[in-house]
Amino acid sequence: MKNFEELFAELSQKAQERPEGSGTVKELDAGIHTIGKKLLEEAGEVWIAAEYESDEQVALEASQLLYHLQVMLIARDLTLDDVYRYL
Ligand SMILES: N=c1c2ncn([C@@H]3O[C@H](COP(=O)(O)OP(=O)(O)OP(=O)(O)O)[C@@H](O)[C@H]3O)c2ncn1[C@@H]1O[C@H](COP(=O)(O)O)[C@@H](O)[C@H]1O
Repeated sequence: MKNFEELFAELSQKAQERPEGSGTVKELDAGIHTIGKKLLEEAGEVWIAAEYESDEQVALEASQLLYHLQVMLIARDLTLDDVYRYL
């Protein structure tokens, strides 16, 4: 199991090292527009899961939303501290 900050560190490393077969590298290469669509799709899935599905499904969809949000931040060269300063 990993936490939010550990995932961000892992994804940042993938963005730098660009290992073969990484979905993160593929998504970064697809660009902001594609990442944005994925982000919205996952946000919708969290909403639908929260209305109609199990706690486990809500947690799963939330994890995917957080993942795509992190990919978007990395695509814009932002760090978690850039976000935390507004919390
Ligand atoms: N946590 C995630 C994660 N959450 C979501 N996703 C991606 O988001 C997709 C989930 O979206 P959907 O449910 O819509 O599934 P799908 O319809 O098959 O999505 P598409 O691939 O077709 O877009 C998955 O297929 C993954 O591509 C993730 N991809 C990677 N990670 C983690 O990120 C790290 C780096 O991964 P790689 O870059 O692939 O090595 C690893 O620790 C992974 O566990």
